[in-house]
Amino acid sequence: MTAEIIYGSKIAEEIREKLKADVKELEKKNIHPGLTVVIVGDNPASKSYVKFKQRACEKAGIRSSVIELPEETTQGQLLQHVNQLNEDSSVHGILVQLPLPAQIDEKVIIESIAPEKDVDGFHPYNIGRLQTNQDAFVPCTPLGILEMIKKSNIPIKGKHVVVVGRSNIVGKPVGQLFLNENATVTYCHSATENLVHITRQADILIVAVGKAKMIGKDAVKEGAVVVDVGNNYLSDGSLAGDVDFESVKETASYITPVPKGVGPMTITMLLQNTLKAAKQISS
Ligand SMILES: Nc1nc2c(c(=O)[nH]1)N[C@@H](CN(C=O)c1ccc(C(=O)N[C@@H](CCC(=O)O)C(=O)O)cc1)CN2
Repeated sequence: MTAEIIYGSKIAEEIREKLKADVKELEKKNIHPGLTVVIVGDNPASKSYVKFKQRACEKAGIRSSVIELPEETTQGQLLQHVNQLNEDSSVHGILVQLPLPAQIDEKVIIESIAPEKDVDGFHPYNIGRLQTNQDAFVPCTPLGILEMIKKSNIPIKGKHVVVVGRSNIVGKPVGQLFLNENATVTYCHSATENLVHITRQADILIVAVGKAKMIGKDAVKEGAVVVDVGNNYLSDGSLAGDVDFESVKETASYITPVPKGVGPMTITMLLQNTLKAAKQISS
């Protein structure tokens, strides 16, 4: 079997066209969606992700601004910036790019963002609402993955979804999201025994661990759907996913590539969440 490749980049393009039209409609009602991204420090990958976000906003007609703060910024200083953005009625979405430098407690910062402007969906208020299956801002990568699966007409209900990784921004919420879609969900992580035994039971395997090519052909059931969330920069400057694409594509029925898979969907869901925030705040 050779897998069909799910290009998130293509699906993202279609959704972005629709979002662009939605922005025009909102503008007619005098609503001007606006996103502010805060980045602390000089992490090169973070800087390029922020650029992608700015560019995507610009193309969709969404106002965006970036607050760049030095590596040595204190938690108190960052909190002051977030508080100002919470108060600013022209800002509908606030995003603090992660990771943050060690002196800043990520959880404190996330909790300081007004839940109605939390377009990343990381605030405990939004996480709790996702967990109780209520309307919420859903984290962008998990939302993008669900969208890719739905747009590819892959059934979810009753299927066994195995998530490898338990981060707050991808692993945990993506499992919850698929549970809300009536999948049977198993989480695997660094302490999981017999990992391959479990991943081989997956109908849909979602890998978000940040280890290049960690999942090989032996870890995947024939005909499984494989979603690769990894963005690992190798020493030669190339980019690799968490899945060994070349070998796994011979076993899977569907597979997402890296690049052009999940990444572009993450950015697209950020635009979608920003429009949602603008509509809700302005209504
Ligand atoms: N506040 C947040 N911080 C982080 C998030 C997040 O959702 N919110 N997610 C990741 C990084 N991320 C977005 O911020 C992100 C990662 C990768 C991509 C992407 O489009 N990747 C491309 C390849 C990139 C390249 O060629 O260099 C792809 O996969 O095609 C977008 C967004 C951590 N931090």
